[in-house]
Amino acid sequence: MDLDIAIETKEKVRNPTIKLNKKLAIAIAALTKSEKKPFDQLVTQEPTNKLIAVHFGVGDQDDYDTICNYVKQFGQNKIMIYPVRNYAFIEFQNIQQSLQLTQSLQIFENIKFANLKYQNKERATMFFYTKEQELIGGGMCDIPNAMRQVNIPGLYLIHDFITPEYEKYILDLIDKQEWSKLKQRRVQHYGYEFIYGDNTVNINQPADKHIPAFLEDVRAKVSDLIKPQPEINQLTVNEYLPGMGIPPHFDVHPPFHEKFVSISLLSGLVMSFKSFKGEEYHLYLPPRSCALFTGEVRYAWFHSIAARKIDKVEGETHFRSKRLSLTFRTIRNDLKCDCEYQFFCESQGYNPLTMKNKNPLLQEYLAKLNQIGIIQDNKVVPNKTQEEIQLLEEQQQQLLQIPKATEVEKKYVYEIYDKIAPHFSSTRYKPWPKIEQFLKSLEPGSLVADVGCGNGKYLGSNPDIEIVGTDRSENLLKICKEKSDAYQVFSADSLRLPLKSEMFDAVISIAVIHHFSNKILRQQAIKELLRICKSKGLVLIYVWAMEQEEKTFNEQDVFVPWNLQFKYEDEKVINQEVQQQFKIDDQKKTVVYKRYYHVFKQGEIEELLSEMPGFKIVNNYYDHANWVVVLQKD
Ligand SMILES: O=C(O)CCC(=O)C(=O)O
Ligand SMILES: [Fe+2]
Ligand SMILES: [Zn+2]
Repeated sequence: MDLDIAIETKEKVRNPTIKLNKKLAIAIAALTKSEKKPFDQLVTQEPTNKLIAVHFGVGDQDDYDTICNYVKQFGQNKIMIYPVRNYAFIEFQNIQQSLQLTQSLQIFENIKFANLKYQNKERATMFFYTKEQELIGGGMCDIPNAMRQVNIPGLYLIHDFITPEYEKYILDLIDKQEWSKLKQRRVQHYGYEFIYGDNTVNINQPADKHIPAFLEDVRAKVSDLIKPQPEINQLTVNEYLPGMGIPPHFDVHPPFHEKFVSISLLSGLVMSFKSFKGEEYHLYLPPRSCALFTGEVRYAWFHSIAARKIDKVEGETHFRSKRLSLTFRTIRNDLKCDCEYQFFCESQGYNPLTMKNKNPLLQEYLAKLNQIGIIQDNKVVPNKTQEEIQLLEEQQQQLLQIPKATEVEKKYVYEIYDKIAPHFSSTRYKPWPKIEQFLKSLEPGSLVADVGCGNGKYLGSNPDIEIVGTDRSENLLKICKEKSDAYQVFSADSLRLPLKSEMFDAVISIAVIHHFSNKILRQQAIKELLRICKSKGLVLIYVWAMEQEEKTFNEQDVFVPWNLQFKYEDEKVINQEVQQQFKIDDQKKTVVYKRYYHVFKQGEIEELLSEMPGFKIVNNYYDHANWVVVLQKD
């Protein structure tokens, strides 16, 4: 880290943890209010593939394209950007991509910024979040610029198919009918019951529910439109709230006749179309319009509605509101279809469930949809080599395998330290000289990470260097901040540090690695220390030794009691009003908590390291009942 950046950092970063929490609280409050959903359960410390990005929206004066293009560098993603707000939701395909984005922006606030051009880069802050369905309101990163008119074979858009008065009249009546709830939308079916999953109807079983009489005018009008096809005898009503859509599909051939229509009520929105040749169109369906599907578009094009809240139409932004669609179809008498689009035809070998047909043309079509290749001269030409595809798959696989903390760390390390933080801190005030010596030996202006900084005992050891501390325990972090407002600390998982690679001149890990309960986790934690360290930078690691003068361990995996003095404990625990798995020692006036340790045998840390690449051991020694190694990164 350059000296000038380090100085800048000192100027700007006063209280990042608190600032982050405040921003998060504001973001959550805003989200909860605007989305009418509780968002407080959503945020997580564990990295996920999903991010809430605050100060990263068009409300902060950045435009969609700038934001989308920046995010796109890190991988394919879905992004939901609100028109007037200052936050966005981003969902990547994997954790690595989201981590890389956070790492590019947020070394906790202001330390380092990549080549961001947009205005509020310095304030952008990212939070990981969990739940699956929350991005329903999202859309693809590139919101396509839809047209009011497109040339798709067989598709006709009829404007003002019904009058505003008729629309109003039928809307009230439709809303009073009985709705069925799908996962994403509400629907009504008339004439025949729709069988989702099979995307069909039972042609031998007309439903009791007939198309309502108040829709007879519009049904008759559509029947006229589709002549000589037999009259409309089936209706589906779909309700789309802003942010809802329908995935790409084409309506199965039998049991439906060729022609069908979709009438839009209330809000307009954009419907997308894709052909087997790879053509793609986005058409704005205005309110009260009727889209008529015939021939090629009906039989062989996918149609879909992206799950967005906004559409772009000929350069203008369109905010969606509630839309109802009326899809009128005619059910056939038999399941035969003799269309010329055989490779999409269920009655000609196509299986709509598996989306497979032995016909090679369909394979090409699907290949195109899967974007593994492009179609040239009616053949798929892959746009990635076999090796590239394999590499991608391997990378994906590896990422999925970044190990996670087990119940042991959660219960006997993370929870315990958070619990005993003030008491623990009161007993840990004296820095160990050799560690201070190490920090003092670093060049002025060095940037150092103290991963697992605890109560921040070393954060002030050398005023000429810049130290940032991370810990899992919020309560220990609080203590750091109480000690000095200038301490730069934030909460992080040592197994996946939200820090950019190759950033730090030195990294220290004091009494951390011995808290992981298996070798894979210990190695992963060390991998992370090395990753964030610059080439030629130093990594100092302290782990508790099995060989000690005062204590004898019979085993390497041990639970070490912590006698928490009553004055630090909740009265309810002391009086045993709440159920506890901890022992209460009435004589010593303590509650006994257990901390997990893996104590290292002599030579064990070196052995662990011998299986890992990218550094050499430049020093090792024994200090304060700890085995110590100093690594220099290659
Ligand atoms: O809502 C629409 O306009 C289309 C509905 C649709 O595609 C379907 O139900 O198959
Ligand atoms: Fe459809
Ligand atoms: Zn067919």
